[in-house]
Amino acid sequence: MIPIHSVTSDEYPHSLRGAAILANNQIESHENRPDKPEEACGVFGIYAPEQDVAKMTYFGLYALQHRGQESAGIATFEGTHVHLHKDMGLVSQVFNETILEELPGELAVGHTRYSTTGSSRKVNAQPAVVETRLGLLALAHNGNLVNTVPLREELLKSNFNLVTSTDSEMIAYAIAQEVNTGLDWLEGSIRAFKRCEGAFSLVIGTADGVMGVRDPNGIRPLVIGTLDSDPIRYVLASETCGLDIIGAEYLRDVEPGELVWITEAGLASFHWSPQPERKLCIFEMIYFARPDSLMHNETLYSYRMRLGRRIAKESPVNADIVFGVPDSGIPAAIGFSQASGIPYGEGLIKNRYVGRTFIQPTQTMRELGLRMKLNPLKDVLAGKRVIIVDDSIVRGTTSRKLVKTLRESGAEEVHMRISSPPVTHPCFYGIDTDTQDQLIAATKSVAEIAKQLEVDSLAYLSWEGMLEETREDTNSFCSACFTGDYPVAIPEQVKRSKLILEKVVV
Ligand SMILES: O=P(O)(O)OC[C@H]1O[C@H](OP(=O)(O)OP(=O)(O)O)[C@H](O)[C@@H]1O
Ligand SMILES: NC(=O)CC[C@H](N)C(=O)O
Ligand code: SF4
Ligand SMILES: [Mg+2]
Repeated sequence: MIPIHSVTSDEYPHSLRGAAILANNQIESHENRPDKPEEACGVFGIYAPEQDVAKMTYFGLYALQHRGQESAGIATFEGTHVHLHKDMGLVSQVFNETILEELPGELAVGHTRYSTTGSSRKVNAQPAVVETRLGLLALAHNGNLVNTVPLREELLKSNFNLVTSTDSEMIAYAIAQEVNTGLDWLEGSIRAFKRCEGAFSLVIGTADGVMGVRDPNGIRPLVIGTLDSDPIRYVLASETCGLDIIGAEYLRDVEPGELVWITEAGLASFHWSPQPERKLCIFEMIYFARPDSLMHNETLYSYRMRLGRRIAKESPVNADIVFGVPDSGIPAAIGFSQASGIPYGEGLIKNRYVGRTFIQPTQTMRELGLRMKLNPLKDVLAGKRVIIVDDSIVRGTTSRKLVKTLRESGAEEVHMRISSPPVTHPCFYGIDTDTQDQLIAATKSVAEIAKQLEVDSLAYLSWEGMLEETREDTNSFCSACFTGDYPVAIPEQVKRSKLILEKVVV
């Protein structure tokens, strides 16, 4: 038995996420789902024996907090010994000085998680730690697999103890299954990744080194950074903001279908997928990732400003002031103002102590949450024709409440501009935008939505505009939640958990 020391007393987590398949192969119900696009998870990894790897990981996770606020965890490897601490809550609530001091090691793996099913339990926190022939591995996953049913069956054949399990844990067990046949870490892991379908950006710790992996479509991001050290040490993070916070320099992205293996010898790269095809989640660029993170060598702030400029040209309107819905609508609102010449102002003040996903699942809590989060500047709004810009409308709760608030504050006209197209389809790849029946644009036309929101005008950015403004190959993105064109096929059983299979108005 290889020693594992857990600061918490949890055994390895067990539960399925997203399009979750329970032990009896039933799709897990999604009650208690918040009405927001929930953030994907954040992953972090570091190999740096000379550094306090637990503290570095703590800071990395701190910067990635916007990607998951349900639970957080860090696993460090001290030789073959694993130290693990994970719990429910924000990174700052889960860790303190004392706990971090109890996590020594040469390398570390960290995770921040937002659950996508009803169960929100400590045992589901990551990293997932699994024992193999070669020792323990600790796995942190961002994304969702879509082939959990067959994968689970294959794993059960090897007598793995899958009572209930996250898809993330299934990847860890698949690696164990392959390694246990006599393969080494790399061969075994690659064999396991080839059995996984869907979205997976992974950071995996072993006693020998840290792996960074992306699925063949690179749906979720993962970047590599270097520390200013001799020898050069490498860091992995979901976004570049996770590198900035520890002073690491952005080197490059882990490529779709690539595995990087970071050890004492440095960084080695393996392209394990025969047919990688880049399909980065466009929603990461529009909303999920932090605006100060780099994608395609520019900040997302710049991209989002361009989206605002584009919609100002596509759907102009006269008004006295333009402002964004804090936080994510602000860069596009600035872009809108620049392109239209309409002054940019602030019409809403955000309580900075209320997080992104503070808003709760019940309607009462949602409304309270919104009131706590955003407060109107009445004297700025009174008698004005206002343009309000947001990055997206998902269920429409934010917009509905805001328009009402703006009218009550004396706004004379309210025009809404959205810097992405209507969200008509659910996501199966690790961002829980909701079931299709809850998506306002899945069942209503833009005119009907405008009427329901009680705005004087409403316009969404065109799909072409959203993609062209990336200044990248427009085929290199997943935009399935706007089109229903899923880059990785969704099995029928999983589809039924979220899609209205009858015709919907789009
Ligand atoms: O139509 P809805 O279902 O209301 O969802 C859309 C809203 O949710 C997100 O904001 P959120 O408050 O989560 O985060 P932010 O502070 O980063 O904008 C997004 O930016 C929209 O404002
Ligand atoms: N949103 C995510 O990336 C989720 C990761 C993983 N599928 C889990 O539920 O734990
Ligand atoms: S369906 Fe939408 S949210 Fe999901 S990966 Fe594709 S673009 Fe992103
Ligand atoms: Mg918002």
